[in-house]
Amino acid sequence: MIQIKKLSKKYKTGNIGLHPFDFEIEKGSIVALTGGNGAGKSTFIKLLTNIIRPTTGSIQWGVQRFSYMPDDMEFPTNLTGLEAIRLLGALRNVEEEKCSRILKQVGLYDVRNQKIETFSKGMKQRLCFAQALLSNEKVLILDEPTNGLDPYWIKWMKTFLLEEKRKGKTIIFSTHNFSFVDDIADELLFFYEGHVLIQNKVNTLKLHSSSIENTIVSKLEQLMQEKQKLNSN
Ligand SMILES: Nc1ncnc2c1ncn2[C@@H]1O[C@H](COP(=O)(O)OP(=O)(O)OP(=O)(O)O)[C@@H](O)[C@H]1O
Repeated sequence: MIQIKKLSKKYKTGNIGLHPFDFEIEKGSIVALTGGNGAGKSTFIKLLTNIIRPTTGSIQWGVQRFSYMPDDMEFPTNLTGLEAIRLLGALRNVEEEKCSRILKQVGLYDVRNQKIETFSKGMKQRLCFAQALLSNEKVLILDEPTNGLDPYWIKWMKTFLLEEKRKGKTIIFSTHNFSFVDDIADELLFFYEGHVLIQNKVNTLKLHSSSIENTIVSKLEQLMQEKQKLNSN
């Protein structure tokens, strides 16, 4: 279990990334982080992955290590897909055979000798997912993993992540893709201007609405109307 207590982040610029909140992530669950642009999802992921330090609060890990897929990974573009994965694999003591197996899983083995600069956005995204799979940790943290993926690879990723959950992994991901949340997440956090406004089981949310997307969109509409009212007063 990962316990989050009074966690908040105020950036040096004065921007609030996150207001204090508490949360418990159950071992073996899939947690979806949702919310509009600038809502606080990446801030939360950067706090979880220790890229930035919290202003208040703490994250207590039952386990120490995680695999991480950032949303803005820059690969050296003059390397081929295979060279990049082998290089990252070598840094993590991963055998070359496993690097090739992972490239096969993400559908990049046939283009392994192509330079990354020739890769499409979806291919780069799958390469980024591949590097996260190199270190087979019990917690998988993914920042917008479906960005740029076509429907085939989105479906593939759903199946893959459900299989990882079945093996006992805990998965935390941010997304703007609600079918992804609907189909695989157990728990949902909804961020708005740095506040966590919804923190609930996906099945419970589904009882009250036809879809998760409808729940979130009506919440956002309500918030926008309240904001407009405040601004006009
Ligand atoms: N390095 C930074 N310095 C200052 N403010 C920041 C920094 N990073 C994020 N913020 C601010 O923190 C708030 C939350 O941003 P964050 O990147 O966490 O949002 P997000 O939910 O991931 O958005 P998106 O869906 O657009 O990726 C925003 O107001 C943003 O401007």
